[in-house]
Amino acid sequence: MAESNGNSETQFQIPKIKFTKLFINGEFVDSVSGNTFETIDPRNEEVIARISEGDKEDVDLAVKAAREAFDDGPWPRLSPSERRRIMLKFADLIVENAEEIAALDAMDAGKLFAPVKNMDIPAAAEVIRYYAGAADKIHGTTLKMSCELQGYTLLEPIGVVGHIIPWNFPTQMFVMKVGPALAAGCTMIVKPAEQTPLSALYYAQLAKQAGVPDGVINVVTGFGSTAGAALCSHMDVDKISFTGSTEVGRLVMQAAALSNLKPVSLELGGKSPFIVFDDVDVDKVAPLALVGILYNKGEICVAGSRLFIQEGIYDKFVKKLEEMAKTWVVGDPFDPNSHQGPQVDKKQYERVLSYIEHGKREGAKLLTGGNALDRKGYFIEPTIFIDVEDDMTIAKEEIFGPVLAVMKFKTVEEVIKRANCTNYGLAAGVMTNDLNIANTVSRSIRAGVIWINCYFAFDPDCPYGGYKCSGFERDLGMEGLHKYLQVKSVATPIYNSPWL
Ligand SMILES: NC(=O)C1=CN([C@@H]2O[C@H](COP(=O)(O)OP(=O)(O)OC[C@H]3O[C@@H](n4cnc5c(N)ncnc54)[C@H](OP(=O)(O)O)[C@@H]3O)[C@@H](O)[C@H]2O)C=CC1
Ligand SMILES: CCCCCC/C=C/C(=O)O
Repeated sequence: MAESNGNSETQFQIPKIKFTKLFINGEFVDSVSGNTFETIDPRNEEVIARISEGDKEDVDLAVKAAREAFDDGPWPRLSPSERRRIMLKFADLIVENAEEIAALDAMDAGKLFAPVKNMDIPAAAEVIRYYAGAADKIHGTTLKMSCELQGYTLLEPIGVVGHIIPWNFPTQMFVMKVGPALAAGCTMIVKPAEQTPLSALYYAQLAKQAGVPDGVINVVTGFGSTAGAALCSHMDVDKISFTGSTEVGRLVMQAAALSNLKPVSLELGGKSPFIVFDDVDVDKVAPLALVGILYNKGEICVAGSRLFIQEGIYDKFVKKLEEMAKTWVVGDPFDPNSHQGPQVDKKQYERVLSYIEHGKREGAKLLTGGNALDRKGYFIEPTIFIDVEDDMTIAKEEIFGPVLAVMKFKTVEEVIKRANCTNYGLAAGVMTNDLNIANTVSRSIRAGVIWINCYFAFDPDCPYGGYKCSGFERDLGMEGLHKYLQVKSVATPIYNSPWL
């Protein structure tokens, strides 16, 4: 591993933080309690800003605004083409402000500034455009009734949606949840993670500038156990769309069940297998495997955190991983030379380091890394454990950090069994030139997303989400839109029709 100490401030002027209050009914407002909380820069552990701390009373106000905007406001009643026009304007504004938003996510979440500015934010605008394009293509079906009835379905917006989002992709999470809900004609309350409130507030005002009416998008910053919980148990919220830990996903479902039985969608954790067969070109696939775990410092639910390598290329592959990890640069996310910034906060940093200690204690062999960087901020070395056993903690639990568990396998049947031996089922990578193996493995793995000879192949049209304890329902694609719609069946008698 190499360390960057580039002076980022000379390369980019950090913007002033403009928005720190709750966004309710089209206005930035203080929380009812007047309380605030600190958002911390993981590069240096310093306070970036104090943010209004919303709790139950603020959630009540935000839900009231969203309820009125849904029941009586213009958004659900606008022509779909008008909704599309406003959403396209919103997407343009996102791109125009990419540099400032990227800086907010880099400061708040420790994400790499340049790729966020040049790729993630334009891609986020594309997600909004994708759903803008869907707004006027939402329609039900004509039914083939079995007697003299005419029947059809209508797809209606589900109503007021609560989006609870995590800190690892503040921008992508915002657009993946808000984009389809807007296209469907819903109104909403977004509860960003306490670690990363800045860009969500920025997006809310851009949406207003684009013409999204007041009350349609509300943002309540604050804590999960108060603001998030209040949203989940609110009687006037019609749907919760949640991304985060499996543990909190359970609480979300419980709260929904105990209140108004609102439907929930859950996108939760993972322990995804990245499977490499003997026939691949090691020089091509090893970089992909490394990025599969180190991208976004391992803070991604679909990280390829269990690397299964077939025995014939195991030694060569491991050697290549080691060489590459040595040139991987950890440092300031504003430094263009950095490949990896700091973990999001102290809690995650300590959590990842404690998993590394588990790995060492349980006898996995440390190939690279294994330590924090000796500097301020939450920086951790890219850490690769080899000869890992399936029952070791680092092979079973989601670490959400730059820690890879490498395992050897012999046969197709064996690796399918071992890859499926997890409570999670989010994603998997299958690397082979053998079409039959690719087909067999991709159909056998119990996960919501399979990438063959690629990894992190996200696309607005490609739904993603989990099997098993990784959750249910999907983000992105048309499935990501349909979760904000409900089906109404309409039937009426017909008389003297020439046919049914
Ligand atoms: N699937 C994914 O993409 C993610 C998975 N994770 C996994 O979860 C682990 C822990 O991360 P953590 O930040 O604690 O994740 P959480 O699941 O706690 O946080 C996700 C979101 O849920 C909110 N939340 C927390 N408690 C409640 C509640 N009782 N009711 C409603 N909302 C709530 C959080 O609010 P707040 O942050 O303000 O408390 C945040 O907005 C990670 O190490 C990783 O393994 C984490 C993030 C994303
Ligand atoms: C269109 C790009 C979407 C990227 C989303 C990545 C999120 C992963 C996660 O849930 O951790």
